[in-house]
Amino acid sequence: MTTAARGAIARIPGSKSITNRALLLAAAALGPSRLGAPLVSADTVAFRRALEALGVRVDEQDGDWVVHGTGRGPHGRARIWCEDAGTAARFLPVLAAAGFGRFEVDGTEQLRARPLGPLVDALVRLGAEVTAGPGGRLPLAVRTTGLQGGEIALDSTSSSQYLTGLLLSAPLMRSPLTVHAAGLVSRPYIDMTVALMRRFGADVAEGPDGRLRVTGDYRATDLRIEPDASTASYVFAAAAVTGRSVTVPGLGRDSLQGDLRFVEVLRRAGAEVEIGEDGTTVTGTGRLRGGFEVDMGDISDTFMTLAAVAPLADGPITVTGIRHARFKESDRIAAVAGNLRRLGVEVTEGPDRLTVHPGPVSGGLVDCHRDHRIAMSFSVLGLRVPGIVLDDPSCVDKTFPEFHTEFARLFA
Ligand SMILES: O=C(O)C1=C[C@@H](OP(=O)(O)O)[C@@H](O)[C@H](O)C1
Ligand SMILES: C=C(OP(=O)(O)O)C(=O)O
Repeated sequence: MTTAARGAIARIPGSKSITNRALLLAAAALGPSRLGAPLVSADTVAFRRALEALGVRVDEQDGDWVVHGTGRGPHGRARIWCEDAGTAARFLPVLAAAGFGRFEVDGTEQLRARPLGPLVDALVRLGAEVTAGPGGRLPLAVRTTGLQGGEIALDSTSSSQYLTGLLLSAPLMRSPLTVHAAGLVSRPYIDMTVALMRRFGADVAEGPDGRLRVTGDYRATDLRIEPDASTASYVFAAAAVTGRSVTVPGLGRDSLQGDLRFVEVLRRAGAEVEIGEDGTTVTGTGRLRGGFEVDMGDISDTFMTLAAVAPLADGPITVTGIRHARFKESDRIAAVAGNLRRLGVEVTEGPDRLTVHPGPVSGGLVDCHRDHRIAMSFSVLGLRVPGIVLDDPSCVDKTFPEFHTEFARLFA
């Protein structure tokens, strides 16, 4: 790698977002695709099992996953269990509806509470019969003879995942799909979707008005999966607040993941950052510079990483543009603010923002809300504040089952 590895080398597992996109793309292509170094965690195992329930064979070979794609949507009847995975609940109903038969889609109470209405509306307009649970959410019953394609508008203000779901399965529809996504949040995830669709042989053209038009078909493709940039945010922030140096190999300037831009926020807070061709290193000073406002709307999975350590800074830190973070595993603005206040920190909250004020932090119990990112973010604060205890440490299994072991190895 070109970035000089200084200090510790972190072992960060594969990207959840790339693993689950690649699983679907490989399933929709005809023939075997080998996915190298996939993430193995609750979200990706649920996604894989759901594809298997839809008739796609997935084999394991030396830690890689070989997906035997069918080149079409599923046929028959199946029940898909999405567990807690937003990506499964937003991507798989479209794949199912692009097939032929009857499919049920469900998940945990946590997932049932998350919005899905814009996707359900889109599937109905594309020709599927869909019965949804209360508020247009899970559970779904889908009855279908395939999806038409054509041109549709999509409310994308609460999540970008509906758009990704529609784009990924568009090559299986009868005619080319054009989507006009209104109020799109989390744009870097759409860039990731488009890049991966192109890797698998389809094309996506963006019109001057932002409309996305999908053409072409998928072909089986081998893909090596990058380490997860959102997961890497915890070790980068930990380096910043402990004055250590941490390198994540395999996450470099060509990364498909917008969340790598979190390191730019750490740079603003005073850390030294090197993004190389094939790795990124953050070197901290042990102090955080505050007194700034930052829009983290494009990288909202990482705002809690910053907010949890923000009381250690020398001035207030305001994060804006994160209204959609209220619709994730928890209402993340409320969850971060509530936990920080319980530890004695002053926090002001708006509908789409929060400000964390500097000051002493006491130990105490953190309510994880069964949200992996709350657990991992407050673990970073715990490196500097004794007595921080998580009420539910195992919720990290959603994306990083080995988190506590790896974190202890790096920072003990
Ligand atoms: O497409 C994806 O893989 C994701 C998109 C983002 O969700 P929203 O588009 O709902 O913000 C992100 O928070 C999530 O962890 C993964
Ligand atoms: C929001 C997240 O997950 P998802 O929407 O994929 O469930 C996340 O991992 O932070």
